[in-house]
Amino acid sequence: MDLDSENDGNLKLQLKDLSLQFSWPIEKVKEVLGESNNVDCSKPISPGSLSSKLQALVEELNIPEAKIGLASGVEAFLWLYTCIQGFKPATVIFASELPIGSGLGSSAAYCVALSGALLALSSSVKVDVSQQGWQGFEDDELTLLNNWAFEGEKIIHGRPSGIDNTVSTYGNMIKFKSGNLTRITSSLPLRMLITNTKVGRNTKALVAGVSERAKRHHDVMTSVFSAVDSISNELSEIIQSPAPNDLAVTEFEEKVGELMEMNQGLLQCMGVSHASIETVLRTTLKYKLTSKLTGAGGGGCVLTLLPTLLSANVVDKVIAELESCGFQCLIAGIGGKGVQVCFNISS
Ligand SMILES: Nc1ncnc2c1ncn2[C@@H]1O[C@H](COP(=O)(O)OP(=O)(O)O)[C@@H](O)[C@H]1O
Ligand SMILES: C[C@@](O)(CCOP(=O)(O)O)CC(=O)O
Ligand SMILES: [Mg+2]
Repeated sequence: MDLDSENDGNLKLQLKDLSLQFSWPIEKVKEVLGESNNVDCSKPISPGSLSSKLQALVEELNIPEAKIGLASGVEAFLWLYTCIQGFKPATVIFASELPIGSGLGSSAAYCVALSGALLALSSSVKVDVSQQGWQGFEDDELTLLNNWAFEGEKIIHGRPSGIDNTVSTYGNMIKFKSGNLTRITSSLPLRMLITNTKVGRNTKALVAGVSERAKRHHDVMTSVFSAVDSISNELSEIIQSPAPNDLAVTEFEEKVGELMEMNQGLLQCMGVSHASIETVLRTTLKYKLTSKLTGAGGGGCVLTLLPTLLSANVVDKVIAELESCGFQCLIAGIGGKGVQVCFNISS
């Protein structure tokens, strides 16, 4: 992402991955959202009564119907930009390596990257603009950044839990319950195959569907959510237990796989699986591998645990079979860095 101030009185947003560019005269944005001028960037807030005004600014852009899912992301940008930077003309260029709308948290990465870059150019954080290379944020700055990113996610998702933006902000693994986060590290590296079914889905609609089902079947869904909670607690204990010796690695991975299998069953109960996800589950099971959907489900990506001792030959075979179904595969390690900022990237 790149910010500059050389321009003609406009606020411009360039979405490189989608080859789209939007532009608003900054005076017009100020006129419409004027009240938020007084917003203090050290106190993240939601648009509240300004929501409809934000929507109007985005509706005027006439985003093509096929890309209308982007509208809420553009609203999130306008909100974060005006609250953190005020009403200065600028050009903001956004690019990402994540597939969009596939359950890998691209919306959270978008909100975290925007909040990070916007805050880095504000007086609220102490990063050094003259320093070369990537730099991190202090703990209280990360809290602020994460809270702003959560505001962006709310505009995109409706009622997100906050887990995606929290993981994007802090990196590695997070145990997250009702907004309380515990950073955890695994005693063993975990390797996953990510299969993108390429079936489009909408996080907001899927999450709303789970809430509706919970209203219709309150007691059943309460039990389902409680079982998911127990799975998360057990997983967190297992992955933090002392590093197993070589013999126990298989046992460790079998436990993780079994928890993934049970979690997938419960997600199916919630109504967020999909025929394409079931195809991935059946295909990987032929190779005795366990998979579960990720993100909000409904299509998107599926995770498959790749045990340490699994031969490269089997990995190649399972990937070939999944790709023959039209899916796209990539191998990922679990855990990575959180948000960082760099002032000298050339785009
Ligand atoms: N590279 C990007 N460029 C523009 N908008 C993006 C990008 N990545 C994510 N977004 C925003 O996030 C939305 C997708 O979020 P969501 O439906 O939650 O799927 P996921 O988070 O699983 O990828 C997009 O519609 C868009 O608003
Ligand atoms: C399903 C959920 O846990 C994450 C949604 O992630 P994604 O947007 O599908 O990548 C919803 C949430 O926690 O808000
Ligand atoms: Mg998302």
